[in-house]
Amino acid sequence: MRYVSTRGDAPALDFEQVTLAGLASDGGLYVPAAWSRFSRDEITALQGLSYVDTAVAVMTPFVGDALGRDELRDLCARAYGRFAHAAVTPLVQLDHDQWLLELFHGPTLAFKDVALQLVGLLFERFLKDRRGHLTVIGATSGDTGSAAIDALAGRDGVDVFMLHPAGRVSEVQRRQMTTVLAPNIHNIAIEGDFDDAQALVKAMFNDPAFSGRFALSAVNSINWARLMAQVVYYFHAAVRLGAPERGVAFAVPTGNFGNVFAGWVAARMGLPVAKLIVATNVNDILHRALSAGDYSRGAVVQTPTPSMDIQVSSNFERLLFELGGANGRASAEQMRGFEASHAMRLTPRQLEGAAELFTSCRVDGDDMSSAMRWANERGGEVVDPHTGVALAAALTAKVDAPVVTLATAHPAKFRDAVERATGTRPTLPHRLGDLFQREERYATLPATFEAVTAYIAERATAR
Ligand SMILES: Cc1ncc(COP(=O)(O)O)c(C=O)c1O
Ligand SMILES: N[C@@H](CCOP(=O)(O)O)C(=O)O
Repeated sequence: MRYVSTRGDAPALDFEQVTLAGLASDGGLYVPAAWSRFSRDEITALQGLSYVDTAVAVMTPFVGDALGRDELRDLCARAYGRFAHAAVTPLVQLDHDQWLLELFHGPTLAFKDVALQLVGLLFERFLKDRRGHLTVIGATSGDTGSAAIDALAGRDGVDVFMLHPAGRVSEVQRRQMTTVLAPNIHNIAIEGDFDDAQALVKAMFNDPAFSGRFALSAVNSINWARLMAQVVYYFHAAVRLGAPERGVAFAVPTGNFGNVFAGWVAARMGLPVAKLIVATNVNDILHRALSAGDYSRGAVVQTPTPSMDIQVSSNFERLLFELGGANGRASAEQMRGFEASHAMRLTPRQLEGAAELFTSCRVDGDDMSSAMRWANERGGEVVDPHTGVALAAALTAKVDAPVVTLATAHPAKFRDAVERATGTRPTLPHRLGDLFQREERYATLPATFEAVTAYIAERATAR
């Protein structure tokens, strides 16, 4: 399998290279040069498989010959063996046609573990052959950071520099990152918002002087391997609900567009996805883009769903590329225009193409809280606010299929917001019980390229 950049000017890479590279050298994102398609029989054959076996079947076409099937299976078994639920991603029925897909049973209590536990093992495996060293730089609004840190803490040959927006993540999220004191983990609170952090990460990749000194890699969903691992749970959930005989819709709490783009990939591979419901909070750039073609950046507003307080959704570029034609030029020009002016319009072809699968919904705090209470009244289900945003969208969507809401975080990660909305204060799982007693370590820096690169350069291992 070869991977090409959405901007068309970077070399095509294989799976190992694309996993280690993260972002393309022309500023674009890597996507498969061609999509594998599963036949109905192949989808039927997934029924009854364990999560690990489903993962192997779904990911094999993307991994190609970078790993043998047994080796891939072994890595998946190790990654998903760390989950606290035997089903890895259990489905819970809320109502006749409403389901929750619980993606938060991994070590750091958010859906990011599903991909990052595997990505950590892939880094280790690919670095072993090369005897190389990686400098991972990431931006987080709270969950990617803790998942990446858990997956990479103490691993040989990898340093992690994780940027989070100071004061804009929940206390549990911050402590999950900053109490990991392994020498290869470096937490940086930047004085800005998540978009500033993400822009700094991309600027570091795009700066030849900096990226030439260090072997940079990414753990955000700009890294293809992250998305690939997230495609698996769409298949696993849909076949449990009757695919391929019946279609299934998914409601996805959306920020960086990675999770829902993984759903698009599943559909592109042949899974009968009835609809992908993109649920945003009031930071609604994606809702405006999908409903009116207006992809223009506003100021980031702080909400009870901090992980979705994002106005620049990295993976939207992948969708524009796929909808805009095979030569990549449409999306490359659009993205460069957006980077310069912070605004762009979707072409009519992109808007119509997106509408075939996507619908979108902007959910405010009141609707989120009502949806959280609704779930609570259904068998006492306590959902986190991000899940509440998606559930609110699911409850109003007009689709003729079961709707699966992706439950992206454990409610205890956002216990103040959950308590405000539902009156119930969730408790942290036992293994995190002493989180508030642990020592924290992090640096606080201005959100400038100079300050952040100087800090990293002093601590990172040069090529
Ligand atoms: C709990 C939670 N829900 C939803 C999202 C949004 O997902 P995505 O950025 O893949 O759109 C995030 C952040 O990525 C998150 O941490
Ligand atoms: N909500 C995310 C933001 C980064 O998203 P990613 O999926 O691109 O890593 C977070 O929790 O950090």
